[in-house]
Amino acid sequence: MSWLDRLTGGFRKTADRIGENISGLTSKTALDTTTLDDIEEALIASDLGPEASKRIRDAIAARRFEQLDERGLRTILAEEIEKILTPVAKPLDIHGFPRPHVILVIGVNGSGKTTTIGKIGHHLMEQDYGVLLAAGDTFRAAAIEQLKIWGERIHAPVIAGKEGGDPASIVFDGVKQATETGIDVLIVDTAGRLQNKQHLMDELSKVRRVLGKLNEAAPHDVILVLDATTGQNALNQIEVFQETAGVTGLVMTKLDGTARGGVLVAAAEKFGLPIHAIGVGEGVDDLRPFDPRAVARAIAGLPPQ
Ligand SMILES: Nc1nc2c(ncn2[C@@H]2O[C@H](COP(=O)(O)OP(=O)(O)OP(=O)(O)O)[C@@H](O)[C@H]2O)c(=O)[nH]1
Repeated sequence: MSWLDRLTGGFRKTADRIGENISGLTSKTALDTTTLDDIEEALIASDLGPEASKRIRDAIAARRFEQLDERGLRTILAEEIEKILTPVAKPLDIHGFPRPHVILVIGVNGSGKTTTIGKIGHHLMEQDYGVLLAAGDTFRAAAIEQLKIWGERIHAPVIAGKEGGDPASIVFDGVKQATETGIDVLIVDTAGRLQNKQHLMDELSKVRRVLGKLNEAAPHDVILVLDATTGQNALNQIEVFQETAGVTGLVMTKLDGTARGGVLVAAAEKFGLPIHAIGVGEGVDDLRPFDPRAVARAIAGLPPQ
C-alpha cells in the first residue's frame, strides 16, 4: 500500500466522525448565522479545537456562499485545514555541526516514543544518515529492551546502560561514540514521568547541561511525541512539556487508531510548533513527514488528488 493510501486509510475514522458531525449542515440559500454556528460547533466536537474551528467558520462566512452542499463544505474545510497545517509541517532538518545532530525525544509513557524513535531512525537511515540510538529512559528495563529491539530491526547501533542508571551519562557516552564513529544523528529516548514534574525537569536539565558541555548547540531538537487517541489531553501535554522541557517540535502518533485526529489541527493552530511527522500505523514505514494538502483532504474525507 502506498503512503498516501495508508494516510487516507489512517484518517478514515476521523473523517467519518467529521462527516457525521457536519451532515445536514448545508444550505440551499446563503448560510445564516445559525448554520455557521452549527458548523463551528461540529468542528469543535470533531476535536479541531475552538481556535481552528472559529477560524474555519470565519473563512466560510467570508466567502458568502450562495449555497453550500456537503462536497463544498468538505472542500472548504480541506482548504482551511491545509492553511493551518502548511506553516507547521516541517520535516526534521539534520543540520547539527560538528556531528552528531542530537535529538531528544520526550513524551508520556505509552505515547509511542520508542516506536517513533525506531521509525525516525529508519527514515533517516533511508536518507543515508548514520544513526545511533541512546536508551536514556533508564527508569524501566523494558524501555531499554524495547529500544534495543528497534535498533536490531532497523540495523542501528544502540547505546544503553543499566536500569536506574544516569541518563546524562548515557547521553555523554552516546555523543562520544557518535563522534568517534562518524555518526550523523544521535536520537535519545527519555523517561516520560509527567507525574513527577520536578524530577523530569531536573533529569532533562542535567542531560542538557552535559550535552551543552560537549556541543553548545545540542540538543538540536527536543521532540514531543503525542498520542492522538488522547484527544484534548494531548494539547495539555504540549503545554506542560513546553514549560518543563523546551519543546522544539512535535510528532503525533496513532492517528490511525482514532476518530480524534482533528487534534492534529487543534495543536497546529494553538501552538504553531513544527510538526515533524505523523504516525498512522505500527510498521516501520508508518511514520513520515507529511504533505499538508494530503492530510487536510484525508481529514475532510475527500479522496487524494
Ligand atoms: N496504531 C498505531 N500504533 C502505534 C503508533 N505508534 C506507536 N504505536 C503503538 O503504541 C504502543 C506504545 O508505543 P511505545 O513506543 O512503546 O510507547 P512509549 O511512549 O515508548 O512507551 P513506554 O515505552 O511505555 O514509555 C506500541 O504498541 C506501538 O506499537 C501509530 O502511529 N499507530
